[in-house]
Amino acid sequence: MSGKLIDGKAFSERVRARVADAVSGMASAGVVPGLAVVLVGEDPASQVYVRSKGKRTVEAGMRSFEHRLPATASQAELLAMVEQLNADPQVHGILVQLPLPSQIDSAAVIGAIDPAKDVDGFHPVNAGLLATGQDALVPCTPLGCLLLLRDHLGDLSGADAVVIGRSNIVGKPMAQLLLRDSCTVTVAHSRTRDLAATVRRADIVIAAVGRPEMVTGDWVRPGATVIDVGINRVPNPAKGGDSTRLVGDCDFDSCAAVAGAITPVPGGVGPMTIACLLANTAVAAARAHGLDVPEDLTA
Ligand SMILES: Nc1nc2c(c(=O)[nH]1)N[C@@H](CN(C=O)c1ccc(C(=O)N[C@@H](CCC(=O)O)C(=O)O)cc1)CN2
Repeated sequence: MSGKLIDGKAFSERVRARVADAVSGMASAGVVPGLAVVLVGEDPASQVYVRSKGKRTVEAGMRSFEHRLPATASQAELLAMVEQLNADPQVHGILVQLPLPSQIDSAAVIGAIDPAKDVDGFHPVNAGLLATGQDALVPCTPLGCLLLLRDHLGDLSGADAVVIGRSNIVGKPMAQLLLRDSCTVTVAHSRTRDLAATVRRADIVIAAVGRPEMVTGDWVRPGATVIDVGINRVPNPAKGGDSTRLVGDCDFDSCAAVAGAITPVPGGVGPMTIACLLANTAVAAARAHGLDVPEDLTA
């Protein structure tokens, strides 16, 4: 590869160390941040992520509360659990692991979380605060991408950024964050005409479209910075049987040959998502108790 590898795993360790510092600083005020994670059902990937969140929360010196509901749980049961967590003073952050089973309306559940405890940053109040340039809890994956970009490029102002994907969880908040850092932002998606030509104009490419290896090297402007948000499990014929491997939304080898820098999958954006979740929990706890919000943990 000719492009530089952006090591999200190493950077996420530094972010988690900063969170742990901030958390130990809060102890003198008698504050221990607490994160509650709710898992509905038994999706294997979600179980792995929830376990990892609990482990990292405790490592950072915070309290971890894990709640599980069966895959058959009703929306009313989940809403009752959210209400209970909203009222719990030991809980500063609430995260309901997505995706939820089909009988549950995700938007209704997200909308029931107290915005001050919404460490996913998905509540419409936080989305609105972000869009209007006010202090918000910012979705963890786009926040992680922004921190990686700033660390790699420094000042982003004036850069042409293309975000591929318009989800509420990644694409839209990512575009808002890049705008806030004075980038010129294009949000592209599956219906964008000549997507390759649009991407080729970009200094910064954020691929968050959920299609394995869709972005190829001929789409990338030489020297561009490529952030691959995709986490797709695909068959691995090289190993045979039922074996699988993880790939991003970018075809790594061809993109890396052209890009100035690129995140790998795994080991790029994924680990930053959990590090930023811990950062948001520390920020939510500081705000709840009127403590100084650690500046290096916010966007
Ligand atoms: N409520 C939420 N649900 C989901 C979110 C979210 O931010 N909030 N994001 C994803 C899943 N996710 C966290 O929940 C997540 C995904 C991936 C990783 C990660 O570290 N991935 C590793 C690879 C792991 C593997 O081997 O499978 C990597 O990329 O290096 C962390 C968190 C959907 N749900």
